[in-house]
Amino acid sequence: MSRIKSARVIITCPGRNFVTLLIETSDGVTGLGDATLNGRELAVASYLSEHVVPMLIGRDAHRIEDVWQFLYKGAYWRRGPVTMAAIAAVDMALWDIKGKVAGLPLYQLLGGASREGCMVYGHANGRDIEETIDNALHYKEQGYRAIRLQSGVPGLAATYGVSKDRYFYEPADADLPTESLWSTEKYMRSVPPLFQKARDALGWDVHLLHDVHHRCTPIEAGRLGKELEPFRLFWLEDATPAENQAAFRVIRQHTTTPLAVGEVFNTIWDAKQLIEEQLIDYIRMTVVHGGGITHLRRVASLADLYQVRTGCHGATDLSPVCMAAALHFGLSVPNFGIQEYMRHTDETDAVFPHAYRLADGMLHPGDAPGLGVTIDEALAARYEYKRAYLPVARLEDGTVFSW
Ligand SMILES: O=C(O)[C@@H](O)[C@@H](O)[C@H](O)[C@H](O)CO
Ligand SMILES: [Mg+2]
Repeated sequence: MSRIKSARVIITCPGRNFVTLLIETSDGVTGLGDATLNGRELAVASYLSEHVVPMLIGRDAHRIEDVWQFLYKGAYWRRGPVTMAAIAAVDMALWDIKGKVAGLPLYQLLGGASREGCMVYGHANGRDIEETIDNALHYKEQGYRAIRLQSGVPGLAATYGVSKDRYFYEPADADLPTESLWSTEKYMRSVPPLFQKARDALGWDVHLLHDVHHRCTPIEAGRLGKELEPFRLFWLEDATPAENQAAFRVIRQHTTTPLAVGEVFNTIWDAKQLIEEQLIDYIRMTVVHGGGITHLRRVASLADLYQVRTGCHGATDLSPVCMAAALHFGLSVPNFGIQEYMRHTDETDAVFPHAYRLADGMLHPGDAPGLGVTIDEALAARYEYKRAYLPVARLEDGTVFSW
């Protein structure tokens, strides 16, 4: 039997913060799990070191399902982003170990490849429509088959998704949250012209996506979806906050634009009604915030019954460890839809050398045993944790709003 000999948390900031769990077995096999929760990183780090690690020592490293159930049901306080990110990290690390022991890339243990690779979408952005389309053209030239478009809104100083750097987007940028002003009216006027011009410039052979970032009411989202129908979006993301899953019924009644939601969900319960009532087309939970590979497979199986496909979150705050896990998962599940891909900086890639690779607009996890990601601990130690918060949005009258 292979027992868990040690587990420890590694915190590093190669351009942005990452929390990683490293588990080692009595046979000397190591596994990695991503535990990064953007803006609240140290809460998960402490949950792991103080409360989870002591329970792991001595356990059979191969009993992944049992460990998952023990941590989930055994906590009594189920769900929540901190708990689920911690459980996910353990789960990922144990799958990594199982793959290494078997000598197989993880996707082989999950049933083998269901496709040649995972289609990704790139994040094109700019201060205005012209800049955004110019950026999107670069993605298209690089072979991307799908591009998400986010443009600055006339009359608003800042908005979600638009960065100073056109290829690297990093919203958690301040030691205390920056505050920005938001106007849904100005935003909604700006989106249809963006997609009209994008279709004119990019044609119809590339998938186009858009992220509303939880900023519309259901009826506003219904109208936006309807206005975007002529441009045949691949999806409209996070159209309204989804704590109330029934809110999506309103959007569905008004538009045939496909809907994606779930990057902030942490268990199957957050998505159950959305999936069962077929209120969405893509579920965006990813491995670190969705309870690990074990739990996310359950979500995908439920979704498959209702023709809902996966579209895992893949922003820069999901570490290369999570990206690798998401790719093994995506390559294997029958109902894969698309994978978000925001590139990490070179500093991050150097700390987390990885086997996944991009070709023809598709990512493949590679064939290294396990997840196919390692951590350069000496390099990681050179980058000290730096507190960084996501911004907070207010309406023009000062009311706190969804960011
Ligand atoms: O779809 C996305 O990529 C976003 O909504 C994220 O950039 C999100 O804002 C960050 O991951 C928050 O940590
Ligand atoms: Mg999003």
